[in-house]
Amino acid sequence: MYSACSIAGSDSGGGAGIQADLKTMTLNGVFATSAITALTAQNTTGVFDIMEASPEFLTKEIDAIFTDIRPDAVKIGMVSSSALIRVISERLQFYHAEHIVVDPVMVATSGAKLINDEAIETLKEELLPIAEIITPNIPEAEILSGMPIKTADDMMTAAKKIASDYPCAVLCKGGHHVNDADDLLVQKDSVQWFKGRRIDNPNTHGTGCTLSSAIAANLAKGFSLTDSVQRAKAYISGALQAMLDLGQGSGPMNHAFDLNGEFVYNSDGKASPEFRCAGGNQ
Ligand SMILES: Nc1ncnc2c1ncn2[C@@H]1O[C@H](COP(=O)(O)OP(=O)(O)O)[C@@H](O)[C@H]1O
Ligand SMILES: Cc1ncc(COP(=O)(O)O)c(N)n1
Repeated sequence: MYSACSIAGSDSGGGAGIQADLKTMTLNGVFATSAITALTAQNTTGVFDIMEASPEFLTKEIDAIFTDIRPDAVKIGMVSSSALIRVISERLQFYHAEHIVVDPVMVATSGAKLINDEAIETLKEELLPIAEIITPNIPEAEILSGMPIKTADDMMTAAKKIASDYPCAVLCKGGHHVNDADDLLVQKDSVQWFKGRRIDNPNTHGTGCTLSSAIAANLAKGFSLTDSVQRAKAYISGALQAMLDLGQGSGPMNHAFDLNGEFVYNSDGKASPEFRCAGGNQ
């Protein structure tokens, strides 16, 4: 069976971070492992505290995973300090990790800062050069490109700038646009919009984590980057459409929705109806 690893923070509220990643990877048909960079005391209304893993401990987590169940793809989410970013970069290069998806998590939906200012520079220096794709939302793309983004044309200019500054593809997510939720993928030789109707659901906690984990899961299964983004976009749209209403703030998505078992696979990589997820919309 294919496997993907999430290197990210834990969200005690279950909507974002490691918890979203493990659900997404599982429902996209790969085995999920995780190296936790920080514990957050968090729910749908906010982040109340953060306890970082030590660089030594994170090293041991990554070593434990790579020396036993080698991931076919890696997703990196919240990493709050430069020291932890350096550990991740060094270990992933040591193991020649493939298909690295970087979600440059900076600020939570609830407004809490999840990365130190100086670590943003380290992320640019250490993680973007080893990523196959990075998935900034609009505020993150503004920081990485150094320009404001107000229109679809701005999105295009900023994503192209990031893609020319770093050797990775860039998926600029349009969730923060007021109109449609269209995402833009810029690769070295191509530019492609992934159109998404804006779903009227205020519960968007964990959308970025979910999208990047679904991309990693599909890369792990051998899909091309473009197909992986396409499948991940379908997954996130399904999970948002299947509306959950939990908690008092911006709640989590519903991963237990049914897309006819399309993304649940057995160990041969074949669709496996007996493992179909039949959560529906409740
Ligand atoms: N209301 C919505 N309707 C449809 N898709 C959405 C909605 N909000 C976010 N998305 C999608 O969810 C994914 C994550 O986007 P975004 O919310 O911008 O990221 P982040 O969680 O990092 O802020 C993108 O594919 C985006 O288009
Ligand atoms: C541990 C962790 N990782 C990532 C996010 C970002 O997710 P969102 O932007 O949906 O709040 C989060 N809130 N918590």
